[in-house]
Amino acid sequence: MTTPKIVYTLTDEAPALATYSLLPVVSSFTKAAEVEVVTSDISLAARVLASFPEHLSEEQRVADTLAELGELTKRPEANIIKLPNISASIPQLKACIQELQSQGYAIPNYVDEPKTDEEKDIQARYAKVLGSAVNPVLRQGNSDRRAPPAVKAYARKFPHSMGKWSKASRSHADYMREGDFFSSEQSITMDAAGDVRIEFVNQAGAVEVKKTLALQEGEVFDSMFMSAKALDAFFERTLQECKEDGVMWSLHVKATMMKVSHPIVFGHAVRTFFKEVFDQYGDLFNELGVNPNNGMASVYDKIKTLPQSKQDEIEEAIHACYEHRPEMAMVDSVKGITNLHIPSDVIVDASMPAMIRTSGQMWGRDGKQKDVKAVMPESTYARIYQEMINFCKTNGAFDPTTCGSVPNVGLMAMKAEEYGSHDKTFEMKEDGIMRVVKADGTVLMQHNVEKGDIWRACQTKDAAIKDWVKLAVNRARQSNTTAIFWLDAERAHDRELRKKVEVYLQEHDTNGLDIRVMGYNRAIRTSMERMIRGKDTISVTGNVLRDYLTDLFPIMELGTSAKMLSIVPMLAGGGMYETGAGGSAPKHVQQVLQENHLRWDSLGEFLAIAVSLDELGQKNNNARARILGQALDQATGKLLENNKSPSRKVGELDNRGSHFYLALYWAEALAAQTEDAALASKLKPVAQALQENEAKILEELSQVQGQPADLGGYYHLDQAKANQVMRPSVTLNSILDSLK
Ligand SMILES: NC(=O)C1=CN([C@@H]2O[C@H](COP(=O)(O)OP(=O)(O)OC[C@H]3O[C@@H](n4cnc5c(N)ncnc54)[C@H](OP(=O)(O)O)[C@@H]3O)[C@@H](O)[C@H]2O)C=CC1
Ligand SMILES: O=C(O)CCC(=O)C(=O)O
Ligand SMILES: [Mg+2]
Repeated sequence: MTTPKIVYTLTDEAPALATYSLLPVVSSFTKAAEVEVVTSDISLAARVLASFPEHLSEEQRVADTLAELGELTKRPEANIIKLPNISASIPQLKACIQELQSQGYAIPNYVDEPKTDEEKDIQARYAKVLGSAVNPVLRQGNSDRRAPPAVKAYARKFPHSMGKWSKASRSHADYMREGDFFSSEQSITMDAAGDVRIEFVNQAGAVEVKKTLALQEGEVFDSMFMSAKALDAFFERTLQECKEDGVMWSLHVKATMMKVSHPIVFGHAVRTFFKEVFDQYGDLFNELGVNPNNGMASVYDKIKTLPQSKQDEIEEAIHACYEHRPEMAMVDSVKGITNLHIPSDVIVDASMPAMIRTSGQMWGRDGKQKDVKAVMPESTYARIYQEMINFCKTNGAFDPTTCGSVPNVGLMAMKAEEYGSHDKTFEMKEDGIMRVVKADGTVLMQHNVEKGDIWRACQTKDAAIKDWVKLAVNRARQSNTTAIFWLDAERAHDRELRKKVEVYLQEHDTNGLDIRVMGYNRAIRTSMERMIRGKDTISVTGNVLRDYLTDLFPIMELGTSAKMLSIVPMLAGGGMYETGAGGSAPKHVQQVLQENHLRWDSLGEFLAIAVSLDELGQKNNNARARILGQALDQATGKLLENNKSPSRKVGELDNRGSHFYLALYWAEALAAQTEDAALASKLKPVAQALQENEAKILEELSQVQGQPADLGGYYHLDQAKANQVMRPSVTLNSILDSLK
């Protein structure tokens, strides 16, 4: 048998930077307890490099670590700590490729419109790296995300700021009333395993098989489409209304995770907002290869090859659009980056809670906060945000010092629901019928579609649903908390799930538990009403709501979803411990580059490592691993109590300083425990050295702040430079080295 290991992932942006500082601490402590921690680089850059071995020299080649990790998830010994990673949009992927090329990696350019077989091969390889490409591979289980009691206590003691809500606020969510996925959704449950074909029948009756799938018994299969005409009309209506009412316009989609359908939706918004520009220059843009799905950045990028006078003319036409359109929310008002610049800048799960936390406002062109229409075409989920907005208008902002918690149990395993639909999503090239047909020719579902419509199918496996119900019952029991299944009787898919939930709940002892099933609006209202009375309510939801709610509620309760404990108990018996429930915080990297201050809070990592150690200890009868995990939890508690989390401002304690305190408190807790005397005596001198050198270490850490930092790259950092930046205290480094 191989030695049990913890796999620690290396990712991108702020969490990757934080790892340069945190991992040496973790490795020193785990080494002292003979627990092995290995790393696995699944960063965007590493995944790009792994896709083109034949373009690289022997030394430059990297293994396909994501595929290896994916294999590991299918084994019971899997113990993976997964940090957030970039889910790249095409503009980000292109930037990463360019950076790697500039560093001497001869990888091919991204091909927008592949023609030759070679180009098609290149595009297919990049398509595997694009968007949310890591999480679906690794998440071989359902999701359990919650705020541990120590974190909740911290939020009560040191509440984050919450923008006040005015009853007169004009902010609201707006969504399609017809023609969207919600209105057309159809769903079936397979009574026996069998093949189905997804077919397109054109108006002449010719049948094209788009895809064949082998479905399992009990699998839920959905199909739905969004009408392109209805989408354009919807965008136009929202723009007109904003113009008339003087409310700012903003768009919130998830182009990263819904990597096929949402960039298309985003493209429609770009084309509608800048209608005159696309009407006038459409042919030229086609020639240049402008793709509105990549945002206005694509226009600015592609017109660079034109003579200056033509560029000026186009830019003037763009400006003319701004004149007659409503004000648009800005991503960066100083640099003039709008909501429609790049599809990955505004991601709905993070952007909507940020808006609600900020009095329901976003930033305008003048850098001032303003009321806003939050446009979210898919009505299925947009309505929950409208409920919360209404709730805040009536009851005021949530109060972190008194409010209860809404943890989540999410149906995520086996690429459940919409987040697994990318290979079954099609943009229609002509009018006709999309249908799902059984091998024997029976038509299971069908839709009349028009050119440009977006049609998609989703799969949800019975095994995943069964495990999700079990997890919900277990969580309700363990935490003695009311649980609500968010299943909407109006939705075809949810009606299928409701039937299964009723059956599977019978398989568990639910005696004494409060488990309810509700539609989304009632579920969120009930949860919020309980929340303001200090009561906790587990939300048991599908995959998209899992994603949305695990940013939405934590951001109200804790100020950020980075403080969540995020566990994926895998179907095969292993465990993945995600760190936080949010992303990779690109803004934080900008701050490091400008003033060498990293405000990334690694609390999610601390929580994940403790659970991972505990799990490793339990499974392998390794008492030391458990002691390490328990001591780490104590250290984290003390860190919160003493408020040693990173501050947002340069010159104050940052991520590196916070890691110093973690090391100090962890060493103290290990030195003080009595279960393992040898471990205690090993850590005693370390605790002492860290205590004695506190001032010196803090000084060494703060000295470097205030100047720009050089990391040698953005996507692919220079190891030596990043180490230099993230480990500036020689005193701390040498104390940690003494443990090895
Ligand atoms: N699990 C995963 O792999 C996930 C990956 N992503 C990916 O991350 C990238 C960025 O996504 P985005 O939607 O901007 O969301 P982020 O969560 O990265 O950023 C939103 C904001 O959250 C705050 N934040 C997040 N994490 C922390 C932390 N540890 N400490 C302090 N503050 C934190 C920051 O707010 P402030 O500036 O106010 O301090 C940040 O600007 C995308 O590529 C996205 O696809 C997104 C979600 C999950
Ligand atoms: O995979 C991604 O792109 C983001 C994942 C995410 O937002 C989440 O699971 O909360
Ligand atoms: Mg999310």
